[in-house]
Amino acid sequence: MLTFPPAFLVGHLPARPHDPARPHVTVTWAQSLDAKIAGPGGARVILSGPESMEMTHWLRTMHDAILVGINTIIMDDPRLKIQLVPQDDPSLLPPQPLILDPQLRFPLSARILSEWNKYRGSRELRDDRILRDSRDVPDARGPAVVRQPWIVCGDTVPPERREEVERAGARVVPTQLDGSGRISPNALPAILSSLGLGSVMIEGGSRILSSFLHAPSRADGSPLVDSVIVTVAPMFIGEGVGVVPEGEDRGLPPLRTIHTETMGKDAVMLCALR
Ligand SMILES: NC(=O)C1=CN([C@@H]2O[C@H](COP(=O)(O)OP(=O)(O)OC[C@H]3O[C@@H](n4cnc5c(N)ncnc54)[C@H](OP(=O)(O)O)[C@@H]3O)[C@@H](O)[C@H]2O)C=CC1
Ligand SMILES: Nc1nc(O)c(N)c(N[C@@H]2O[C@H](COP(=O)(O)O)[C@@H](O)[C@H]2O)n1
Repeated sequence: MLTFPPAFLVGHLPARPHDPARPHVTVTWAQSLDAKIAGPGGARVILSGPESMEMTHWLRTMHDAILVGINTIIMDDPRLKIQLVPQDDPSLLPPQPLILDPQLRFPLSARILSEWNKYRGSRELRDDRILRDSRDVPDARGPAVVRQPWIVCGDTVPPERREEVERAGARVVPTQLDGSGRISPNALPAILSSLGLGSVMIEGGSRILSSFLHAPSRADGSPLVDSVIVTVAPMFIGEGVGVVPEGEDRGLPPLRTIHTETMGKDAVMLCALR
């Protein structure tokens, strides 16, 4: 177990607090040697060993928000928590989960929502008894042990469906969709700024990685994606889900390697867009 954030992350990612006026965008994933991120039919595969998985949890604490596409919620049912970093350090906060879900297909049975509701319920109990976890102090995003899932959807989603999801405990953030019915990657910085979030770690899946990696530069000419962090596991998956969907591997941006770290069996590469 690492007892400090990996030095290469501390040295190469901007120190917090990040500036919500220009949110830092990190794109990250774990892949096999044959560039797959999941198995046949999208089945989840444990690619990262214990050391690089712990690094991923450190990375989560180093960002204000963590973002996944709706298919990842449906297929993986992730928790997106930080249970692998020391739990007694009040400065290590979990990121705000953000889900890109144009049609608001979010399943109300999602683990990320039931964990939030369970935590919210227990917190109300603890408030009554004036007993708190050392990290259970609200910041602008809410209490800091488990955070409410925030779902970014199209502003065309019927109000009844939005209300249903909010009644179930999530926060719904309606926004304008692009011509393909998606949330435009280039709209994300403004969405983050409006939510007071200064940085985001984008974890996948394949369609989300592809659209952010292919995205045009920001209005100021700088790349939309500031950092790319890839865990490469020494295994082959064969049939499965690629880092980007089939046919979308043209026009990916050139990358500049900043650092490669060996973590247990895995190689972790930190890159920037040239
Ligand atoms: N190894 C790893 O590091 C990781 C692996 N995964 C794997 O990835 C797989 C899921 O990937 P995938 O099926 O591609 O789904 P995604 O998780 O990438 O979700 C894609 C969906 O997100 C919505 N969306 C909103 N905005 C955009 C946008 N700008 N670009 C693209 N999509 C957008 C769309 O929903 P709609 O269709 O409703 O419009 C789209 O279909 C799973 O098998 C999971 O295991 C996931 C994360 C990390
Ligand atoms: N870093 C990393 N290594 C792997 O081997 C993985 N399969 C993933 N997947 C991502 O992590 C999410 C699961 O997170 P929780 O453990 O539930 O917190 C999964 O949905 C993918 O986004 N990542």
